Amino acid sequence: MPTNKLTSRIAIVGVGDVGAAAVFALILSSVCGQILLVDTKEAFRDGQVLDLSDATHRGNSSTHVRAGTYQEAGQCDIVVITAGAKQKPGESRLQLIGRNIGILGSVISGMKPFKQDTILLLVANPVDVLTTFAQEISGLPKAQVIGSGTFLDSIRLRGHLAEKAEVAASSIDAYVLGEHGDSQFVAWSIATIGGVPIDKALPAGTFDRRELAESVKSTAQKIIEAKGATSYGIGSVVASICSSILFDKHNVRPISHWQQDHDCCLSLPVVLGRKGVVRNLPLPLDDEETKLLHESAKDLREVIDGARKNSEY
Ligand SMILES: NC(=O)C1=CN([C@@H]2O[C@H](COP(=O)(O)OP(=O)(O)OC[C@H]3O[C@@H](n4cnc5c(N)ncnc54)[C@H](O)[C@@H]3O)[C@@H](O)[C@H]2O)C=CC1
Ligand SMILES: CC(=O)C(=O)O
Repeated sequence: MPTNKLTSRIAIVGVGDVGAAAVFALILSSVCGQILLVDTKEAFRDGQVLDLSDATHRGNSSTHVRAGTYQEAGQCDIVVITAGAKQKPGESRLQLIGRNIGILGSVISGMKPFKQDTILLLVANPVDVLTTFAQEISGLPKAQVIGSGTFLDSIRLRGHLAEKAEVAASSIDAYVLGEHGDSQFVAWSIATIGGVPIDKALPAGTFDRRELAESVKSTAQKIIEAKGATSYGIGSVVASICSSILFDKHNVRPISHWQQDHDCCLSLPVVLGRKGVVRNLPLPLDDEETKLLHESAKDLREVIDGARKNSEY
């Protein structure tokens, strides 16, 4: 395992609620040597630098936080893009595309040319659509441009199942796949608890699958209605993805990546390492899940096609 935590650099572009939570999680996990904060609101960004730097002085953190420019960000090992508008209560992630496609374009243009092996990690929503456009605009190899996708939804799902089964979430393998949004679905046919198929580990009648999937899907809206933004869950997801990349861990993660068969980016599990997507995993989905995956991709392609007509991309 490469020991690169002292030398590697991560840029966070957009240091609002999500960006700051990601930086905090990265500091506590000691993933990299330096974190560069980039934001158009310079005074706000400098305040975040001071505040988050305080967290590095606790214990023996080896992470240094500082302000950075777009050009410097493009030379980092990982660039996390959280810049963009967030949902208002009742708004879908896909409805953000008109506001966030322009921001994505200006952010990527400002960072070009990228360091050759930079990994771009999209977090701003709609994350699958923006990941698809970021692959085109950046010119980087598709394996190096990924989105956080349904990793967060899968963690939410595992949390619910852990409570039902009274088993640690880390012993549960269960994925939410497709769009990080309204057309997502749970791949129940491949879910296991401690390697035991979920049908056997949590017998029928223990819980209502449809209800649980709906509860996972509506978590973000519940949080947004209550406090205006979600941040800590996605912050920990960003730290985990960055750690998999920089330490070349080859973990299997459900993240948004290019799907040739679907002509867009969406989430299926991949092996994640220093080159980004190391490889895909063939997934034995059942017929209903395969249909849901196709429908999810269709919804995403419609938004991508609409955005192409209404923007310069
Ligand atoms: N993928 C996921 O699972 C999640 C995605 N999100 C998404 O993350 C995005 C950010 O959410 P929040 O942090 O809550 O919003 P926020 O409004 O708190 O922060 C956004 C920041 O981006 C900055 N920004 C805007 N344009 C910029 C540009 N051109 N260059 C640099 N910085 C720029 C703003 O100044 C602001 O500080 C939203 O699109 C939200 O929907 C949020 C939670 C989870
Ligand atoms: C906001 C969002 O995408 C989430 O928390 O899932």
